[in-house]
Amino acid sequence: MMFLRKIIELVPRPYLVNRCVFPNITRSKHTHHLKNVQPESVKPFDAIPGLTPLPVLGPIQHFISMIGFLGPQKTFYDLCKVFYEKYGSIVKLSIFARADMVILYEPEDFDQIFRAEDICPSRPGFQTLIYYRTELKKTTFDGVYGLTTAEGAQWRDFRTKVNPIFLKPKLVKLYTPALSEIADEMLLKFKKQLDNEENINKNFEEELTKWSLESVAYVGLGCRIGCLKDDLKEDDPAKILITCANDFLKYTWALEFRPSLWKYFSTPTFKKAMRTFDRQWETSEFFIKGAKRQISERSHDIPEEDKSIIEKLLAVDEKVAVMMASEMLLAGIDTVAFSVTSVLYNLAMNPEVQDKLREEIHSEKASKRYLKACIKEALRIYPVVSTNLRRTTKDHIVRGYHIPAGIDILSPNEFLSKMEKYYPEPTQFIPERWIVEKSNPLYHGNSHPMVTQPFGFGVRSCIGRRIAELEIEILIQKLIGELKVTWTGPPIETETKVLNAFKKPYHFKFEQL
Ligand code: HEM
Repeated sequence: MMFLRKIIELVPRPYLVNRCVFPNITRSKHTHHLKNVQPESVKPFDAIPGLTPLPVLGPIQHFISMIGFLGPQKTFYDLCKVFYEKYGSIVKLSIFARADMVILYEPEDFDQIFRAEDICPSRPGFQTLIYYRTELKKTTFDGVYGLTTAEGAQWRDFRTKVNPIFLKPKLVKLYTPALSEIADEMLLKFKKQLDNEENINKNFEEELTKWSLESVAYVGLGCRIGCLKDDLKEDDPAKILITCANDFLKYTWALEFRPSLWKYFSTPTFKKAMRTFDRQWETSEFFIKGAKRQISERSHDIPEEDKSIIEKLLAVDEKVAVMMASEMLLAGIDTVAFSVTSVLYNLAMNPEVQDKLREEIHSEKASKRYLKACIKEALRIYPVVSTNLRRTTKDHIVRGYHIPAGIDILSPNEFLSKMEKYYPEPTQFIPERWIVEKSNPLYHGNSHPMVTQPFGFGVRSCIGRRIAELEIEILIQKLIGELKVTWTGPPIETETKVLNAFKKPYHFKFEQL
C-alpha cells in the first residue's frame, strides 16, 4: 500500500483518476453484533473458513501458479470444487479491492439469502462499465444506468419500465417469423460448407456470434443489421457491434479478473475499454435513430399488442430505449452462442437423443417438449454463467455465522448441478429428467429448485430469457431438422473468461440427412 501511495504522490493530479471509491464495496464491521441475537450463539464473519488473506494483497498467493494450490488456469467450476473439498459448505474469500465473498454450497442457505434480498436485489456489475456510466459519462446517462449496472431505486425504476414490454405474451408470435428467417440464413451458411469441416470448425464461434447478434439486434433494434453478410466491412456498424461485444469481454477480463491498476491509472487497456464503451453506445444510438425514423415514417398506426419491443420502449423514454438496446447487444450475444454450442455438442455426443429430438421436430405435433428438455439439460451441464451472485444489503445468519451487509454471496450452481446428490448420473445428458413423472428416479424435481438456475433468480433474473430460449429453439429446430451432427474429437472442455467459454478447436461434423 505504501508503495502504491508513493507512486500516486508522484503522479500529477490531473492524470490521477479517482476510481478507488466504489459504492457498496464497504461492509459493516464484522465485530458488529446482531440485534436480538445472543452474541455467543453467533460466530463472527471472520470465523468463516476460507482463504487466508495476505495483508493488502488478499489471498492472491493462492492464485499464483506453483505457490498456491489453485493455479491460474482454473474455471469457476474447478475453483468451487477445490474450495468445497478443502473448506466445506461455507467458504469466505477476501480479495484486494473487492467486497468479501462467501460461497454457499447448500441450496437452502443461498435460497434463504436470495429470497430475503429479493425486493430490490443488489448484484455487483462490471466495475469498468459502472465507472464509465456513473462517473466518466455521468451527464450523458443522467441516472439511467441500465439493468446490468444500476442498483437500488435506479435499477427498480428501469426494470419496472421494461418488464411489461419483455414479458408480453405475444412476444413469441411477434418475433418467430424474423428469427426463423435469420435461422434459415444460418442453416444455409452451414449447408454451403458441409464438405469443408475444417472451415466450419475454425469459424464456428464467430458465425454463431454473428447469428446471435443479428437475432438479438432484430429484437432490440427492430431491424436487420446485416451481420450474416459474407463481405462484412470493418467499418460496417454491424461489424463494429461484433467487435465491441468481443472487446467488452476481453477488456473486462483483463481489467477486472486479472491484476490491474486501472483504478489508480488510466492504463492502456482501460483506455481501450472506455473507447469500446463509447463506440458501442454510439452505434446503438445510430441503430435506434434508424428504428425511430422507420416508426415515424409508417403511414398507419398498428394495434398496441403488435408493436415491437423497440417501439414500446421508445414510447416509454428514448434514453431507456437506447440503454436497453445497448445492454441487449452486450448481454445477449455470447450467452446465446455458447448455449447453442452446448446443445449441439450434447446432441452430437448422444445420437439417440438427437434422433428422438428430430422425430419431434419432423412430427406434426406443435409440442416442443423434448426440444425444451434438451435445452434445459444442456444449460444444466454447461451454463454460461457458472455462479449466481447477490450483494447483501442487510445482516444475515447462515450456518451460525454472521454475514453483514456488503458481502457478495455466490451460489455455485454449475458445481451443484453436476453433483450426484442432486441429479442421478449428473454428467450424463439425459433430457428425459425434465419430463418424466414424479415416480421416476430421474425426475428433476427430486433436486432442490435452487440448484440449477441458468438464468438467475427472482426479480433480478435474466430479462432476455424468453428471447434467448426462442432464438435457441428456432435455430436448433432448423439445424437438427435438416442436418446430422457428430463430434469427431476428444471431449470438449470449458474455460472461464468472465463467462464460461468452450476451448478450441471444435470437432463438429455436419451432414445432410
Ligand atoms: C441463454 C442465454 C442467456 C443466459 C444463460 C443468461 C443468463 C443470465 C443470468 C444468469 C443473469 C443474472 C441473473 C441474476 O442475477 O439473477 C442474466 C441477467 C441479464 N441478462 Fe441474460 N442470459 C442469456 C441471454 C440474454 C439475452 C438474449 C439478453 C437480452 C435480451 C439478456 C439480458 C440480460 C440482462 C439485461 C440482465 C440483467 C438483468 C437485471 O439485472 O435486471 N440475457 N442473464
